[in-house]
Amino acid sequence: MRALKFVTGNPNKVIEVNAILGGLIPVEPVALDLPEIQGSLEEIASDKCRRAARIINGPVIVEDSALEFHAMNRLPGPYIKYFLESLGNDGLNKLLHSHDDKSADAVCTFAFSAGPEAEPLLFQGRLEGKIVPARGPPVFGWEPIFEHKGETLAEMAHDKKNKLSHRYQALVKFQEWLARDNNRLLICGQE
Ligand SMILES: O=c1[nH]c(=O)c2ncn([C@@H]3O[C@H](COP(=O)(O)OP(=O)(O)OP(=O)(O)O)[C@@H](O)[C@H]3O)c2[nH]1
Ligand SMILES: [Mg+2]
Repeated sequence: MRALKFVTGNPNKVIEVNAILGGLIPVEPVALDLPEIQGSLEEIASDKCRRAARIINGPVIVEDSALEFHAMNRLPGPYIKYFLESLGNDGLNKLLHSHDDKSADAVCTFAFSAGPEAEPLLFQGRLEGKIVPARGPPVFGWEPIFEHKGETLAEMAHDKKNKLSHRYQALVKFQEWLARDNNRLLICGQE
């Protein structure tokens, strides 16, 4: 079976995508940190996917993750990477000090393109939570400060995160699409 290329500069995403898809389709990471435009979650993921499809010249997936603070009109949103790099998890907490509403959504937008001429298809997942002082090992991004039902994602067992996360919910939709109309066969060929 042909592997589906996943263009990302983030090795943690590759680990989770493989764990969630569980071998349903083989995924081959391509380690490239693509430029990202400013815009909506959908515009950013679509543009990143078009760039990836031109480079790969064939079927490809990319993913863009956002962290939306409700009290801040959903910012930092898709710009969370730069906020995290500049402010750290402590600084992200401080952004909400003067707000009572600490609620936040983690959003994952996968984009699939069949090739350079094809328009990307989007699959989005969303996890509700709230921003709290950091708890748990700081392995992946903002996980220590994103609490979902009493546990931060950093405290949560990987198996559990991978069955409820924003990334999981997006990939459920992608798997549903793969199962329709022989799409998986078209992308990956015969077993
Ligand atoms: O704690 C986390 N749990 C997650 O589940 C998660 N998913 C993404 N992120 C972080 O959020 C930013 C997204 O930016 P992003 O989507 O542009 O990713 P990226 O630039 O690292 O890779 P890519 O764009 O090459 O795929 C980056 O700082 C990622 O590290 C996460 N942090
Ligand atoms: Mg990125």
